[in-house]
Amino acid sequence: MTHKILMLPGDGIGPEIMAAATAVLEALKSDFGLQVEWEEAPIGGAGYDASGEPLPQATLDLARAADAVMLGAVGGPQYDTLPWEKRPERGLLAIRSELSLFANLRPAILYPQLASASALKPEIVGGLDIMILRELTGGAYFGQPRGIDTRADGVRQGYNTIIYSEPEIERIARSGFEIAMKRDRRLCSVDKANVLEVSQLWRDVVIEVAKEFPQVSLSHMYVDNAAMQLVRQPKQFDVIVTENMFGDILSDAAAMLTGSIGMLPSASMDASGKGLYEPIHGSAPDIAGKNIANPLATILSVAMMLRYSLNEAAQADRIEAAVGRVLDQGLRTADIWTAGCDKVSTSGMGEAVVAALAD
Ligand SMILES: NC(=O)c1ccc[n+]([C@@H]2O[C@H](COP(=O)([O-])OP(=O)(O)OC[C@H]3O[C@@H](n4cnc5c(N)ncnc54)[C@H](O)[C@@H]3O)[C@@H](O)[C@H]2O)c1
Ligand SMILES: CC(C)[C@H](C(=O)O)[C@@H](O)C(=O)O
Ligand SMILES: [Mg+2]
Repeated sequence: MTHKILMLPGDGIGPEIMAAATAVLEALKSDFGLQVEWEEAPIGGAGYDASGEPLPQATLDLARAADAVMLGAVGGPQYDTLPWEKRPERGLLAIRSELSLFANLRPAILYPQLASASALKPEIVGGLDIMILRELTGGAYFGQPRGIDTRADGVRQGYNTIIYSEPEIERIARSGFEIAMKRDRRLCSVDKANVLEVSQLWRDVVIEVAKEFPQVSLSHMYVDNAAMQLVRQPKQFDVIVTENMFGDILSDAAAMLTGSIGMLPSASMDASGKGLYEPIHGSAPDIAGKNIANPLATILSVAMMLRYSLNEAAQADRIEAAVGRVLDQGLRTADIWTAGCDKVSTSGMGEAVVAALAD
């Protein structure tokens, strides 16, 4: 069966990193027997430019029809003054919500070759392999009411609502335990239950779900401590499960343990295993158009797509091994470059991974 993929390059560095990822898919198709076809559609600022909407209806229809979706990144300063509903980021949130992609897997793995690029000392971070599981379709990102209005006394106020229902917490908690069962069987649920009622409910529900998984050792941590522990002793974690906004913030912090935010892929999954795959970073307007962005997070997201949605584990292994080989060769984009290595461009890194597929 031929896999149908929808490619959404988006904005800023999105098209550059997606070109590198597409080159890898092309090579798997032409040289390694992967049966795959893809088409491209606009989202984010590109969607707005093309159709006046950050998530054009045609893009959503194609996403629903595809077996999996790959996304580059959305956003950019030229769109920051648009009305709220037209902003690029709304397009990304809308596709996550429309496709019910509630489980966002963000693995933070330190490649041994990048030990000197990590923000932490090798003796603390060496061998790091943690999974941050971020709830992706609830919390403050989607809660109502939200808005900016003017009080009776003329003062403007802004507000958002963090809201989680029991079933929403239950399903992400269950995913967390299931993932932990396939790993080191340690799950840390991160919340702010000392301050937020929604977090107390989160904790209560996670404790309930834990009864189904007696082999998993469950711990709880407040998010402020978790941020500190991530940079103090990150290997104490195996799987972290947390709500939408905490997961957003903790995963960017975890990225620096691996050398760069340009190294972290992600999978956003629905209940049936369908997914949208994207690097965790944004559109990086400061380096867009320069051919210097790191495409490895996007290329590793292709590997996650092959493994999780397309049942092509051997092809995923092939990509991950190729990434290891280019790092062995000393090739580095600017963000992970250290003395003694060879600096390569975005497209140069993509070509190197393609060449290394064959090894
Ligand atoms: N999933 C997404 O599409 C996504 C995620 C985060 C931010 N954004 C959007 O992106 C825009 C910029 O946001 P930001 O600056 O806060 O975050 P960002 O992740 O785009 O960039 C943060 C920093 O990391 C660097 N960086 C990011 N990706 C890189 C890569 N692949 N290689 C090398 N360096 C990289 C950037 O140059 C920048 O210095 C905003 O419009 C924001 O809303 C989108
Ligand atoms: C762009 C933004 C909506 C998005 C988020 O906050 O989820 C991004 O930061 C991410 O991590 O994918
Ligand atoms: Mg983010």
